[in-house]
Amino acid sequence: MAEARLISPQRREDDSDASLRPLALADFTGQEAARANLRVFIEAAKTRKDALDHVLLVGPPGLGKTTLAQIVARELGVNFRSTSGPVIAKAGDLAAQLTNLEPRDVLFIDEIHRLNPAVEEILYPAMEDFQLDLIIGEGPAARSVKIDLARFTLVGATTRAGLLTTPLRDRFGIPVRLNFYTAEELELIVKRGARVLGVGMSIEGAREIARRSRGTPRIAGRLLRRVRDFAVVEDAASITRELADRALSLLEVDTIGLDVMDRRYLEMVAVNFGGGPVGIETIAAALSEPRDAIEDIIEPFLLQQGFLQRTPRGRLLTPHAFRHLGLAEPARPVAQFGLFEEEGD
Ligand SMILES: Nc1ncnc2c1ncn2[C@@H]1O[C@H](COP(=O)(O)OP(=O)(O)OP(=O)(O)O)[C@@H](O)[C@H]1O
Ligand SMILES: [Mg+2]
Repeated sequence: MAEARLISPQRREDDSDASLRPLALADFTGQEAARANLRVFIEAAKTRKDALDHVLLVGPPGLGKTTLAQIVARELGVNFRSTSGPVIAKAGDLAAQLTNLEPRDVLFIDEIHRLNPAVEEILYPAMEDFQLDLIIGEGPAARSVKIDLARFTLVGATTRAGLLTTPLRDRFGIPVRLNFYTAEELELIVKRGARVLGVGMSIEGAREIARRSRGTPRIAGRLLRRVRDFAVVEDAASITRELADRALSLLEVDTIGLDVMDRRYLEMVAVNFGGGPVGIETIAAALSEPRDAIEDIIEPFLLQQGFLQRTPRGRLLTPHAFRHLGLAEPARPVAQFGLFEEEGD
């Protein structure tokens, strides 16, 4: 599904994330708390001439986890090695990566919640004592060998910290949570992107694109490229609000950045389930989408925007959601709202 969504926060083939990617902490817009923290810890590690403590980056797709991991390595002045949870099939694959690291290098493991348990086992002593415990051979002849590793920094990224095992999560000294960006921050990102792409951009044009980017820099970059294509075809000197609006409406991005999938979700809960509460499994079945994708990609933004609440009895649409959909709200007891944060299923 998400592959086809123009506004999906997930990476797509034609994204060329690299060209718009900031390279230094100073060019990374937003995420003040995360940046301030990282700056201090990076400085301290450099002063001590020691490896930075392990960093766990948590947040929805497209908010800058990979970008920040690369920036950390660059600011530390060390090598950046990168892999991802599902790619590391055997303990030996990870062992090979680890033994190749030089002192203070950054090893980035994307989607770290998808590591296979046998691989995760060998990560524990590697993170804690910079040692590999390998079992060589089988049966009575099996013996364990210890291999010393360089003191390195593991940077893990995940869309959902809740899917990490506790022992793994506990081994990260620097947990960093990324939040959706404000419209002002996205506006700065769009302006910077326009400069990088060499396209004229009015303040109102940047604001319009920012407002419709679903709080997500990756989407801002993607919308910017599409709007630029319109500007090129129309031979416009600069992207005005009117041009941005016209381009984005054709792309079925609504005025607050919701896309087709978001609206399908909201309309389904509103119409088929009277606004809820309805369990996540039921929603997943009704949309024919995997539960994970709904929880990782669609819901975080709807929750953050106040369209949705999670209650012990399931997902519940707020009056705000009904207003945005232009639907009448069913009569419901007010007490359903705001009592609990999480649902049980
Ligand atoms: N703070 C920022 N300022 C400017 N551009 C940003 C910022 N954060 C992210 N971007 C841009 O957004 C795009 C996506 O960022 P990135 O690949 O780092 O996201 P991610 O969190 O790793 O996503 P995923 O979970 O899908 O791996 C990149 O093109 C990057 O340049
Ligand atoms: Mg990434």
